[in-house]
Amino acid sequence: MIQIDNLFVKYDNLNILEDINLQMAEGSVCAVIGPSGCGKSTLLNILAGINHDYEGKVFINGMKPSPKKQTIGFIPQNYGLLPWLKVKDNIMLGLNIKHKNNSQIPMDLIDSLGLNKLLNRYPKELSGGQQQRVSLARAFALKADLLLMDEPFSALDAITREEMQDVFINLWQQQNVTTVLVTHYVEEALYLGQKIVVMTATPGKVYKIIDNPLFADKNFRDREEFVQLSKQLRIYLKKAGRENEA
Ligand SMILES: Nc1ncnc2c1ncn2[C@@H]1O[C@H](COP(=O)(O)OP(=O)(O)OP(=O)(O)O)[C@@H](O)[C@H]1O
Repeated sequence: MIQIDNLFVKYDNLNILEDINLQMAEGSVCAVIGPSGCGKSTLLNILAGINHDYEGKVFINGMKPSPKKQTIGFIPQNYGLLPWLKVKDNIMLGLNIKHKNNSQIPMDLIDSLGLNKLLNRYPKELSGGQQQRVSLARAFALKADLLLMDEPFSALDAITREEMQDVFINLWQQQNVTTVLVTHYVEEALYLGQKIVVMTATPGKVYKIIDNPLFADKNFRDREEFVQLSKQLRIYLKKAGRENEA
């Protein structure tokens, strides 16, 4: 469970995040959507235990975020693969750190992601979708307490992005890892967010929280609620973007 109470973050004496209050149940997925610069990545960095410079309470399963005490998977926008490591070593990176080089290569996961034939390649020899699969393999191999994803699919073309969203949902359904996903796409939030958090422009505050009935439904675009919820979310985003205008 993630519990955030009265979180404030400042950079150079300016409020970046203001009074964020959020609860996330264990094994849920929360999509965070909001204007550029509203502090979404800052929020992920706090949850990752990288940024400790904040006021308020942030707890992951009752403990302050710390990569030493919790297993936290992070998938950044550019996939975060190390260019000098082969695919298999990139996949093993987090596991080797967690288990001190004492881990088996997760062949089931590699099979399910179709990576078997790519294990000896370097990242630059892969397409964007393949790199994203490696990045997902690395994160899910960890069986993390918390998975953080910062616009993970935004660099992919529309069709590959949709494929990768399905891949993510399949993996999540197997592991139920608690996930916070930052996205700019309304459709992605409606497919991948069990809860959708809409943030205001800087300083970022929580504008609305939506419990999303379309979550993880592969036919979500065909459902009656889809058009209505897309419209509603776009209206919220426009209003939230204007919230802190002078
Ligand atoms: N280390 C830092 N020092 C000073 N200001 C910072 C620092 N990191 C981020 N900021 C500022 O904090 C604000 C929030 O940045 P952040 O990257 O969290 O926003 P974001 O919502 O993720 O943006 P985007 O959607 O464009 O990725 C921005 O105005 C940014 O310029």
